[in-house]
Amino acid sequence: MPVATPLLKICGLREPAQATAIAALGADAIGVIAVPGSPRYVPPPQRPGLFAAMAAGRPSMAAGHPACFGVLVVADPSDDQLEELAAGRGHAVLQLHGEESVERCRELGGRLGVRLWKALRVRTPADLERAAAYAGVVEALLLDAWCPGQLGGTGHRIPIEWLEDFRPPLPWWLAGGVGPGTVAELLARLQPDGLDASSALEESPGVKDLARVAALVAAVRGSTPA
Ligand SMILES: O=C(O)c1ccccc1NCC(=O)[C@H](O)[C@H](O)COP(=O)(O)O
Repeated sequence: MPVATPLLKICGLREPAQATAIAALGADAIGVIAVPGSPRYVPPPQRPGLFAAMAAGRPSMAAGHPACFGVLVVADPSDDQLEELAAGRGHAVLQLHGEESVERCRELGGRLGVRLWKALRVRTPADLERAAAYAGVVEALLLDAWCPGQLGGTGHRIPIEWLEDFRPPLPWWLAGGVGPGTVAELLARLQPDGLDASSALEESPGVKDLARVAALVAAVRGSTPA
């Protein structure tokens, strides 16, 4: 059976011009970090502009691709933050990157009206056993490498052999050290529904090297960069 091409999310953007360019290059999604303390943090007033710039880069079905969509990344949001995370602010998906339980995800889904992804930071193979409980509660899982003292954007990879038999009952995205240099091996051995890349594409935190983004898009699509 032919293996489907995974979707591609480029995460940690801070500049509207980069959001436009990266959507135009063919990314399926962009991620904006709403976690204070991250060097890629974007404050609430700037987020809608980033998502609008993304939409300008690839309007619906341009070049035969569906529109690029926006993902807002949060970690353990408190109830008084929920207004700025709800639908209508330009993001289609809220990525929960903290310690959100299945119950908290269910509650947030009911209150926010946005699509939810749950990130699981994988420290040992046993962490993968937590995945199935989120089926029917969130739209997808995003697996990221565990790293002490940092929630994401670390460049650390989950050992590939831990994932070779991973078949969760919901779509899953692979994050952690994804870049043009690693993607061929990943896709030869794993079949994620999506790939997420950030620091391997950066000149500095939040600033992507567009040539590296283009090389990754081409590697994922199995072609050469335009
Ligand atoms: O990227 C961050 O700075 C970040 C900070 C706090 C929580 C999550 C964060 N990133 C989430 C992502 O989805 C990243 O793309 C993911 O961790 C992969 O990063 P990398 O290993 O650098 O490709």
